[in-house]
Amino acid sequence: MASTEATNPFQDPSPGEIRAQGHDQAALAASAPQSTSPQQHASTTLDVGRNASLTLATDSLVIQGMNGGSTKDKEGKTTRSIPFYNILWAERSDSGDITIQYAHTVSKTVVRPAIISYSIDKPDSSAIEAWIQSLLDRAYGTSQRRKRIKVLVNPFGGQGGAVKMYHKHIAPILAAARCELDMEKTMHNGHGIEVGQKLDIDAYDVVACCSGDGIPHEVWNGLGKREDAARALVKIAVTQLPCGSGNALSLNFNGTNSPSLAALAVVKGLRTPLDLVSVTQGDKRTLSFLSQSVGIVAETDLGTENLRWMGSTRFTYGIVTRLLRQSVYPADIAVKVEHDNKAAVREVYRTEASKPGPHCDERELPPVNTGLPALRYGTVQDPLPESWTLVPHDHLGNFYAGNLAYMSADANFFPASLPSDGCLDLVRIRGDLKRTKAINTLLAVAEHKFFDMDHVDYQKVTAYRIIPRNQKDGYISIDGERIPFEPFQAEVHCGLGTVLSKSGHLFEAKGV
Ligand SMILES: Nc1ncnc2c1ncn2[C@@H]1O[C@H](COP(=O)(O)OP(=O)(O)OP(=O)(O)O)[C@@H](O)[C@H]1O
Repeated sequence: MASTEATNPFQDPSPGEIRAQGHDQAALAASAPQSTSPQQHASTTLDVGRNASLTLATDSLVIQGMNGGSTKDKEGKTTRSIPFYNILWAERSDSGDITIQYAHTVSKTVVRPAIISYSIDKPDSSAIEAWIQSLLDRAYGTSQRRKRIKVLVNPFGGQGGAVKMYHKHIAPILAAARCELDMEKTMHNGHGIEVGQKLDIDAYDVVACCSGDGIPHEVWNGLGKREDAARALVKIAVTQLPCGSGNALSLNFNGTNSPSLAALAVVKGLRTPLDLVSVTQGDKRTLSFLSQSVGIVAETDLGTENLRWMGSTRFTYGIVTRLLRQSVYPADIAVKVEHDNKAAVREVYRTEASKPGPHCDERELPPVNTGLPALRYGTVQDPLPESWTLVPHDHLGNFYAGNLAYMSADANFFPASLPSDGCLDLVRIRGDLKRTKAINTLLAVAEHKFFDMDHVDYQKVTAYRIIPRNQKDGYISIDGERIPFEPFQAEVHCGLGTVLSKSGHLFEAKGV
């Protein structure tokens, strides 16, 4: 085996090496404890076995003297390193051995739990315990250890492989990190609502959905139906372990579509407030976490079920055919705008993005008897709020309000969005654009040029009402679910819900 000479085995691998292993060290740095705990005074190097040592370097655990290491130093000792982000657990066994479990990178998209174990020659209990605590401090930062997770698996999510994915790729990572798991399969449509409604919120920290975006939508709506809704929505973090056809929640917060990498992100995730949106239609109030769309996106998403056999090409095919047809979806729209131009929107994004991640979730737990917040602008059935004006949009092609950045893997539609700025990002585009311009607009999303296009209207808003006109029927999508083709109103509740994220305050998407 070819080996390179390591200059100093206790120095961290270069950033390139860490990236090659597919981990987000920036996230860990952001979550590292700021204060110096007593354990941090413990020695950073632990001698284990004969001629072997474990050292806590800046970003990783450096193991020297272990067979199979990737590099050799001048004395011929092998060394390797494991990023702290990948460390899942460490403890001493009854026999005195030290055991470290970590997520081993198998490929760019797969990590699997692995174990290293050493016997200690001269066990000095307190020093070893302190070293283990120090390793776990670095591995978890301010992220909660041993999260208590209600896992919901939708056996019919995506291509129907969620149960297998859970057992093969997800559960082993969560278990190795000593999370407490309570798994349940969803048995019918709406089961996630029931789980959210009945959940013992003191017994769990997280609901993790092995599904698409449909189950998280249901769980948030279930939590929202409770008498203690406000408390439940803050107390319980809702996360996604991507097993569906649409996995936006995981893409935005775990930064991945891969079930095992997402499991690792959940293990290390930081509690993060997320804005939720009340949508009223008729006398119904629904919570939305992802998006609301009317026009081309809604129709493409919901009106192409007959093309499911195409897989993800279905969306591209559906949208291109409609762009070529120059479809318009007339509507009257009233908007409560907070930032009406792109320069202001960009400024809001950059101000937040330049801040360090928060040390912890700073919200107070609402009292037990607090339900959902009152609606500041009433419902769609109330008279239009005084300061609002309904504006006819006769040539509307796309009305798209986003609460997260990625809508799907290649579609960072709302690059300026922030998890808890109290705003929805609202995009409006005419439907009668020249065909080449329309296609270029679509391509611009994947190329990250969409936001700056002149004909893309992009604002930050806190509420709106939309009334479709001159169409017998059509599609309205709330988080990818179809609702009746009737007027609706939406308003944002700042930081009402909770997720787990890598940074504590941003999406894992390129911003503006
Ligand atoms: N056992 C079940 N039988 C039928 N439907 C179910 C079952 N469990 C969950 N569902 C429903 O499946 C729907 C889709 O779920 P999910 O988001 O997990 O998958 P998806 O593949 O991304 O979905 P889709 O592409 O159909 O939106 C949800 O509306 C949910 O209520």
